[in-house]
Order: sequence, then structure tokens, then C-alpha cells
Amino acid sequence: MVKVNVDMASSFIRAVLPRLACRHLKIGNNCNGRYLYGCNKRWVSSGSDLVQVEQDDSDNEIVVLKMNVKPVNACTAEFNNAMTKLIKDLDADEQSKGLILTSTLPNVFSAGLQLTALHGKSYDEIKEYFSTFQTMAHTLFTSRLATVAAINGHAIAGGCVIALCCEYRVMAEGKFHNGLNEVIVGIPMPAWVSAYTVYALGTNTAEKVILSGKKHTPREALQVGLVDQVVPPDDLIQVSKNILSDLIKVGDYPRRLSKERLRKELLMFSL
Ligand SMILES: CCCCC/C=C\CCCC/C=C/C(=O)SCCNC(=O)CCNC(=O)[C@H](O)C(C)(C)COP(=O)(O)OP(=O)(O)OC[C@H]1O[C@@H](n2cnc3c(N)ncnc32)[C@H](O)[C@@H]1OP(=O)(O)O
Repeated sequence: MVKVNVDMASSFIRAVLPRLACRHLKIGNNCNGRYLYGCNKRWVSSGSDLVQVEQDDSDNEIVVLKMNVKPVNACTAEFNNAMTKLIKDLDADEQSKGLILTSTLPNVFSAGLQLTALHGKSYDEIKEYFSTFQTMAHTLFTSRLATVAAINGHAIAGGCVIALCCEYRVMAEGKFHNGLNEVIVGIPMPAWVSAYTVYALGTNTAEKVILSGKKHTPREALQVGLVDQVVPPDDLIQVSKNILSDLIKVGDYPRRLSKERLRKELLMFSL
């Protein structure tokens, strides 16, 4: 178990983080309001309208979730909760076998945490906000579904984390960045995010990626293992579907149990 100095983390959240976050974005408190909803599956009801849900096939086996939080898919608490609920609903639906996660926005997969949510908030509010993101990431990471991230634009910090929670990551070619820039923003990397990164990249590369805070081009992201494949933008969804189809060909029960056994150890990490 990793030991964490909780007092130190608490003081950091209280005193430093809200100022750092807003300096990073050069903003005041301009939290956005509500967004559109799109959902055509009878059993999905997130209670919020920030993720579009599309069935991909007549068998309902593959679902495409499109993050839809304009302008940059910053992970608001409402979005995190909606995603958590959707993934849990899909996990509970025996027909569903695979999930593609992408974005409705042309150039951004996700900009990560909603930095504006940290501005002027109390310690308890910030802690509560962080926990909505962590719960969403854990739910995706441990989903019984086969998961593919179709990264159609920038995937920064928490956006990169969301992609790392998926089993396979395909990124579109383009002038996009993918990386874990938390140390640049001023957020000490939580142990659970480090653990997920080590799981995907291996310890040595994960350390370099995390401690540099570097934002990678798609080709560089491929080299370090942040993504598994880089494809032309027009091929992104079809390639993701092909990968998912292969993944779900494997027997459901052995696949599900093996994924659970591989990933559950990582849930002991918190801050
Ligand atoms: C000590 C204990 C800690 C415990 C922590 C527990 C959990 C932590 C979870 C894991 C750690 C995750 C951390 C994060 O995710 S920190 C977030 C870091 N994100 C970024 O640095 C991304 C910043 N944004 C950008 O780089 C760019 O916006 C872009 C995504 C590349 C898109 O560029 P572009 O298309 O040029 O758009 P703009 O830059 O013009 O942005 C448009 C508007 O969106 C606002 N914006 C951008 N990013 C965010 C954000 N993350 N949150 C809120 N708002 C954001 C931007 O200010 C613009 O707004 P405006 O139009 O009103 O000016």
C-alpha cells in the first residue's frame, strides 16, 4: 500500500490548488451551465444530458458514448456522475458487450478536470468534486465491458486518464496533444492515477510521462504507449469498432473474470 500524508494533501487542496488552477487557465470563475442530451437506449438514464449514447449494432452489443460538454469536455461533477451512472447501467445490461468512448467535439477528446470548479470552493466541495472524477474513472477502469477510447482530439490530464481507463486507445492524427500535465498545472499526481498509468505504460515510462508533464503529439503518444494506434481521423470510429469486435469475440465470462482479476488490485490506491 502507498502511504499518503493526508494532512499535506488536505492543506494543498485548501490553500494552493484553487489559485494554481485558475492561474493555469488565466480565468475567473466562469463555470458553464447545462448542455444537450442525446440518448436512445431505453435502459440508460443518467439524469443529466452531457453524454450522447448511440447503439452501434442491431444486437445492442456495442455502445458508443460521446462526451458532450462544450467547449472542451471539461469533467464537471455533473458529467462525472452521468458517466458513472451510464457505465453502471451498461454493466448491468447483459446484452451490452463493448463500449467506445469518444467526443462530439471536433478537436477535443477531453481537457480533464474542470479547473474552474476549483475556484472559490471550500475544501469539502473540492474533495467532493475530486471524488466524482475518481469514481467515474474507477467505474470505467473496472467495467465488465470491453472498452476502446477513440481519441479524436486533445486528451489532457484527466482526459488522458479517462482514455487510460480503457483497454485499447486509438488516436486520430492531427495537431492534438495527449499527456498527463498535472505536475505542470500544480497537482501532485494522485497515487491511483499513477497506478493506472503504470498499469498501461510500465513503471519506467509512466514515471517519465508523469514527471515531465509533457503533452505528446499522436506519434509521440504512440511511442510511449499512451495510445495503441494512430489512424487518420476519418478512420477512427471504424478502426475502434473493428478492435472492439475482436475484443468481444472472446468468451464473455473468462474475459470478464480475467479483466476483473487483472484490474482489481489497483483499486486499493486512493490519493
Ligand atoms: C492533492 C490532491 C489532489 C487529488 C486529485 C484527485 C483527483 C485528480 C484527478 C486526476 C488528475 C487530473 C487533473 C486534471 O485534469 S487538471 C486539468 C488540466 N487540463 C488542462 O491543462 C487543459 C487545459 N486546456 C487546454 O489545454 C486547451 O483548452 C485544450 C484542451 C487544448 C483546447 O484548446 P482550444 O481548443 O484552443 O480551446 P481553449 O484553450 O481556447 O479553451 C476553450 C475554453 O475552455 C476553457 N477550458 C479549457 N480547459 C479547461 C478546463 N480543464 N477546465 C475548465 N475550462 C477549461 C478555456 O478557459 C476556454 O474558456 P473561455 O472560452 O471562457 O476563455
